[in-house]
Amino acid sequence: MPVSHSVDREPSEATNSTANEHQNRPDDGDGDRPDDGLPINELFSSLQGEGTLAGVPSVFVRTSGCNLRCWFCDSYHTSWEPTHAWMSLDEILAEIESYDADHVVLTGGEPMLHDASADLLSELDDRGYHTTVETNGTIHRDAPIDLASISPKLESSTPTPERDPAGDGEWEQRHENARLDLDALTELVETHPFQLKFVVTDADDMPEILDLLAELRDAATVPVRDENVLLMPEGATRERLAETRTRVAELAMEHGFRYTPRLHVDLWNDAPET
Ligand SMILES: C[S@@+](CC[C@H](N)C(=O)[O-])C[C@H]1O[C@@H](n2cnc3c(N)ncnc32)[C@H](O)[C@@H]1O
Ligand SMILES: Nc1nc2[nH]cc(C(=O)O)c2c(=O)[nH]1
Ligand code: SF4
Ligand SMILES: [Mg+2]
Repeated sequence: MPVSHSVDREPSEATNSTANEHQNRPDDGDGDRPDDGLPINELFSSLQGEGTLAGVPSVFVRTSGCNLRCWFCDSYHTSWEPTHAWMSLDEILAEIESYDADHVVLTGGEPMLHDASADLLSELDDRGYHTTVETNGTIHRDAPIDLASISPKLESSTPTPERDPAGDGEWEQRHENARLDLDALTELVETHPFQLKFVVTDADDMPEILDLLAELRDAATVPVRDENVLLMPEGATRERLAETRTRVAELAMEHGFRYTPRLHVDLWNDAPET
């Protein structure tokens, strides 16, 4: 099993809470937080499960909070119902350094929402870590990133009333308005080594992917090659992946894109901290 250092949670969300005022600052507005640090949902060591670095031992730092609300989000407690545990940069770095890994994956939620993500990435860069940032591609920040793992969100991610896991479609319009930002996406691919990782369910997703790639190729001053494009099956559980993966693998072959498995789901299903 992956090993983990538990992150203290709000008492109402705690499974194993050790009250610690410093780590449990609520997200209650500006000015009530330490200057440096991040809302952290979990911090653990596992194998990178997705993308071109699949299988590489990595430490995962999962920030809380997202500007989108994908109906299928496999990290519900960073988006639909965000946890508020807080860690200073020193605490995060100390936990990362306690593991024997040289790859760090910063994810969320949407990690690029937070100013301090750029500070953390600089500190990791200074220490020689390889950094991957898992991002929805709507926010660009000036930060040292070894692999921008960008997962632009398709129309099929939108939480319509029928698909809303938490309500009756209250987020539908906000999600739809925010899910694609061509300027941010262009800047991300121009400033970092990158992969584009699309969550796919079936062939209906393909026209939107092809249109977006055409727009991005027009806008960007760097090549966006088919080998930079990965199709990932939608599925937060083994059962769901069994329904989607073969169809998605065949779509990747048909279009000359790469396929990425979700190794961690195969190995540990939907267990937290994996
Ligand atoms: C939880 S997100 C966090 C990073 C960022 N917010 C994003 O969406 O890229 C991490 C990765 O999981 C993917 N993901 C989330 N839910 C999924 C699901 N049900 N099936 C397949 N991939 C999923 C996202 O597309 C993204 O590539
Ligand atoms: N093992 C493992 N690999 C991953 N790659 C990207 C992940 C993410 O949630 O961003 C993830 C994750 O949650 N677990
Ligand atoms: S953008 Fe990422 S973290 Fe946010 S809701 Fe979608 S999958 Fe979840
Ligand atoms: Mg994940």
